Amino acid sequence: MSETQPKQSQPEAQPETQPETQPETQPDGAASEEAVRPAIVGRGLSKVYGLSQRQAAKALAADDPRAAAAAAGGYLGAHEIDFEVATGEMFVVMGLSGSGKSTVLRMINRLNEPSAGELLIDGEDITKVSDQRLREIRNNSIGMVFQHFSLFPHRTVRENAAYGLKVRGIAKSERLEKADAALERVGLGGRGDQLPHELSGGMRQRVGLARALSVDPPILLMDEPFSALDPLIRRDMQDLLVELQAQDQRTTVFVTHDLNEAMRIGDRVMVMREGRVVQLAPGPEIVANPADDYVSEFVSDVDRARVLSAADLVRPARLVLPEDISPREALRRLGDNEVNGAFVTDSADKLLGVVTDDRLVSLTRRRAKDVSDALGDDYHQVRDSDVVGDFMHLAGKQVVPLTVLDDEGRLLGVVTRGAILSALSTANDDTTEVAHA
Ligand SMILES: Nc1ncnc2c1ncn2[C@@H]1O[C@H](COP(=O)(O)OP(=O)(O)OP(=O)(O)O)[C@@H](O)[C@H]1O
Repeated sequence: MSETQPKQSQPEAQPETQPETQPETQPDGAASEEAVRPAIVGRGLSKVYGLSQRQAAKALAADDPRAAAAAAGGYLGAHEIDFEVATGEMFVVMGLSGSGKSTVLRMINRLNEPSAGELLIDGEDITKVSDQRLREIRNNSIGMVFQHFSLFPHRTVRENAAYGLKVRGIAKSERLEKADAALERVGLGGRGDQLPHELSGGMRQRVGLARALSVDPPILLMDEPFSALDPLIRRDMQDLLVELQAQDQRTTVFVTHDLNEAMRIGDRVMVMREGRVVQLAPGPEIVANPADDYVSEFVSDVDRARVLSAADLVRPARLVLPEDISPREALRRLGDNEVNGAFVTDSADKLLGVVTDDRLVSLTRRRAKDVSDALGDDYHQVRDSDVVGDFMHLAGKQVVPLTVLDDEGRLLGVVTRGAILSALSTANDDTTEVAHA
């Protein structure tokens, strides 16, 4: 984040009582907007445990499928789940224990046979493929990481990391080479000869991750992989995953019951309750607009200051002027808009600076042709991707709104102190920090 020193003359503060607009989000928050076909599509997916396919179909056709499944001695684990995962997206499935997260995840590679619905991997409905084809898809397209990595205790870290390649029939030298490369990526380079018991819990999880990465599958399924780790190690692992994902952009479905974790790593989050989807949206949108009380309950534990970014709070600047406007005309527009300062941008919306009425007045006296002689840089600026926690201290110290730029330096708008306070209001003690900063 870059910032400049605030001085006296600044564009007039936006009134902080303006109605808050909803945060604008990227279309679906997916990593790749160009993806023509989603990597994974679930349509009308349902799972009834403990019943035959025929009994399950009957229960699902009933008015109350949950009750019907229970009456027949089964259990409705997931009901009519629809979702699409874009190629390269980190898609998180979140919910309380028993909400059906793993049920959905395991239907993606048919470890759980769906009772109804379609599951397309790269356009191919895997609920309809032969066992032989299913094996091929599992081997070539889908990797899986579990909460307990179940490493082989008597095999070295390297052999454990190479295991997925071994079962795929890759020659030994190649698989050990790939395993070493994967271990390097997860920060375990040089530990290949050790045995699992010589590693800490966090390191063992890294071996599990290396095992999945060594195969380099286009799709990775992760079932609460970090849940058994203590908070600091867990955070490290999340950071590692985010870093790897930035490099690989691998289509990943990640199950967690922790919304903070979901926010930290996910492009979008699918919130589940009692086998159904209650909300599917980018994390910040869920925090800003929880779909119901159940989601609100999760959201209340979230550190909003670390989740919401300037882009989520930005509103249009009151007055933006082109650079080639005359000082006289600029003054007229300031008057019309009842402000004493304005942003000046070039034809590509790049922010050049701010002009204020007193500087413009002195320019008109000097008969200057355009406003460029009056430009000042006396404003605080933040990047659209900066999280609120990193800039809220600036908002607390001044009355003018913060200027929000994208990474090309284009002016997106402003974030007011009021917007920050309201975004954090139902959250945590950070609110008090802004108010008193
Ligand atoms: N093999 C099974 N037979 C019967 N019921 C099952 C089976 N597997 C899961 N269930 C039930 O289906 C429901 C959803 O389970 P699932 O494991 O998908 O939930 P989850 O959200 O992943 O929970 P957790 O975080 O505890 O793993 C639970 O009530 C669970 O008891």
